[in-house]
Formats: sequence, C-alpha cells, structure tokens
Amino acid sequence: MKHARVEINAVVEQVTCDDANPDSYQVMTRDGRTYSETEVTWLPPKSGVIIGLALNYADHAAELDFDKPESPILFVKSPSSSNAHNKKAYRPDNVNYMHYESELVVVIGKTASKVKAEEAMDYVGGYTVCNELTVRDYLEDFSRPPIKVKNVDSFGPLGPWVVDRDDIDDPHNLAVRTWVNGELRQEGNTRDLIFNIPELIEYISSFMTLQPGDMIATGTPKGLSDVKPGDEIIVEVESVGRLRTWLVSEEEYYSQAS
Ligand SMILES: O=C(O)C/C(=C\C=C(/O)C(=O)O)C(=O)O
Repeated sequence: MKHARVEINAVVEQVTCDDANPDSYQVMTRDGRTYSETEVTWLPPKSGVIIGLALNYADHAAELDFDKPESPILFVKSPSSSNAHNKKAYRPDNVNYMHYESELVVVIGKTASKVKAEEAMDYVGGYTVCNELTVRDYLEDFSRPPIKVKNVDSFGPLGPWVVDRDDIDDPHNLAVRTWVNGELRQEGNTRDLIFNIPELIEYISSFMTLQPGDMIATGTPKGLSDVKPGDEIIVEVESVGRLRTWLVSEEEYYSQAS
C-alpha cells in the first residue's frame, strides 16, 4: 500500500494512493473521500533526518572522475530542506550548475542500532523517492560538509508517498530515471548500488541509532545535467513513485507561497 500526507481544505490528512494511471494519482482519505492529484496539496510523507549517500553508483563516480569509494560516504540532509510532490524548488541566484538526483529512499520502520546486514531488511518500513537537488558550484568551493550544496530551502523534494516494504519484491532491481521537460536525462538501476540496503543499514547503525521515520537516500546514478527556472523535473523509481518538481527563480520562490 502507498501512504501519503496531504492537505485538503487546510486540514492535514493521512491518505492512501492509487497510481494505476501515473499521470493522474488518486488519493483516498481514511473516511473514504477521494481526490485527484491536483485537488490536494502534497506534503513530505516523512519528516525524519535523511542520511544521504555520495557516489554510491560506480557509473556516477566515474562520470565525475572519482574512484569507487571503499566505504559509504555519508552526509545529512535536514528537515529544513524538505519539500514535496508537485511543488516548487528554486535555483539560487548566480550559480552556474544546479542538478537533480533521482534516488531510492529507504524509510526506517523501527529503531535500528548495531544491526547486522542479515537482519537489516526487518528494519525497513518502506520506500520513497527523492530529488536530491544539488548546486555543483558549492561542491567545488565548500566541499565538506555539503550543507550549502544540498540543504538549501526546497532542495529535498520527497514522495509522493511511502510504499510498504513488502510491496516491493526486489529493491535492488528498480529503474531510476529523471525527465526534464519530458526529456529523459538520467537512467540507472538500483542493482548497480555499490553499497546495498543491508550493508548501508549495518554500516550506519554501527555508530548511530536510526529512528523510525529516518531515511537513507541511497545515491544517484549517472546522468546529471544543469536545470533552470521554468523546468519541470520528474524523478522516478520504478514501482515506488514518480515525483514532480517545478524549478523557479530565487525571487519567485520567496515572493509567493510555494
Ligand atoms: O557529487 C559529488 O561530487 C559527490 C557528492 C555527492 C554525491 C551524491 O549526492 C550522489 O552521488 O548521489 C558530494 O557530496 O561530494
């Protein structure tokens, strides 16, 4: 089942979703009312901390001329960057290169501390999708930790929903894609993750406790390109979800509610 949070007439509702027609999602409230995708305001399905992975696909590391990492490279994306389906994000003024990153996100279902890889999938509650927006200019300038690179307001579109773990047969064989204005620009598959989901949960939970609702954004494959105000960006993980973001200028973003 797919679970989302939406706002309807200024009330936040937990809904279930039907994506039989991916161009027209339908949501159902707990008391049985149904709404189309555009009749609701989508909210992030979860609000926990996001642990991000850098360079977790060999083809992406290669396109940046980096070696394959020997252990997971992590960063944190805080809730201040949170954003949702069908909403605006902005391109900061005076930057030369801003890109999308389509990613499978693992949602932790129960408290995980010192978990072994063999048991790690028991700690997964479900999956969602993120567009891990990034300003490359600041990677070169500010590098570590990549806060100004990845934690700008609006830079964490997430959703549209969380799919239950047991509804995904094999999370390590899912197509990952991005379209910009309808043009396919990024394509990969989670089978090419360098560190898979059990390995990531074992590694992260070896030194920090993961709480229910925390998320692991598993990294992005090859195929980055610059995006500009006016662009429609759709990131998709097969069987998990398709998440739309409208890119606007900094001025437009701060001059009206997004
Ligand atoms: O893009 C980079 O140069 C590496 C990086 C982050 C990479 C990802 O987010 C990713 O591969 O998904 C960094 O923070 O330096």
